[in-house]
Amino acid sequence: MTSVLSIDDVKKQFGGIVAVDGLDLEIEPGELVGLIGPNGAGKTTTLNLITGFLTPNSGKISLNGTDITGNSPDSISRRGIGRTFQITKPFGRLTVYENLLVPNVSCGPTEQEARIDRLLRELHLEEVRENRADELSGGQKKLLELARVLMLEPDLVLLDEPAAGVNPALMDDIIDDIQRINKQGTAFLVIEHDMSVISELCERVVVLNAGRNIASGTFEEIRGDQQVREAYLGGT
Ligand SMILES: Nc1ncnc2c1ncn2[C@@H]1O[C@H](COP(=O)(O)OP(=O)(O)OP(=O)(O)O)[C@@H](O)[C@H]1O
Repeated sequence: MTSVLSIDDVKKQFGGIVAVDGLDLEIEPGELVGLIGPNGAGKTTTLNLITGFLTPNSGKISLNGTDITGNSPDSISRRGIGRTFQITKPFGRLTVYENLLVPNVSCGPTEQEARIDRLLRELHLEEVRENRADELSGGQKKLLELARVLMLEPDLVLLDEPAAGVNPALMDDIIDDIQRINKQGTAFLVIEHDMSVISELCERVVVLNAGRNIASGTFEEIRGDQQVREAYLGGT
């Protein structure tokens, strides 16, 4: 099976700082993978490399077997990688519905409306369809951002700290929503500092330290790994 994402020996330096140092990472179609590691491990840089906001110094990044290294963010998004941000950035003065008209979908208007209706229903945003986005709670803004990304029907969604700024009660619903969408076939790579969210949400967890992949497995497996305990999870 061709991996949805394949990162092969990727390196990224900022002057003398090596942020990503020979990273290897594979994500299979439909997987739900967590990406964890201490501050400065290279997680955000990895997301920026995957989405084309940064270009690696060396190595290769492939999407569904096609080399996308150095492609523009716009082309990578059109090819099937969506991304949400730690700090959500909806168009605050537009309604929830209008925000979902913004993504440049390749389908016609009937299918566009059908996707909007389905996503508003699946992500519990129907009631706030006509509300301005800046009136939403932190968790609802995260759901709107996820809906906006899903409008393009990506093969892989990168989530940057989905739990940050979200009421823990709503987080359980968001975990259910992500898992349900994942079961429909969309792969996810999730950066998250909250280990309870990672352990509940992800079937596989990859640990970065100093720009390298030091472990991969279920949360229970990586929690028992001596190298991981020393680098990151010693206190949990
Ligand atoms: N634009 C940049 N210019 C210079 N150094 C950078 C830049 N972006 C990241 N770095 C450095 O690269 C390293 C990795 O940073 P990165 O933000 O990817 O880590 P992270 O794992 O996402 O950390 P955190 O969990 O704190 O968000 C750090 O040493 C950081 O200071």
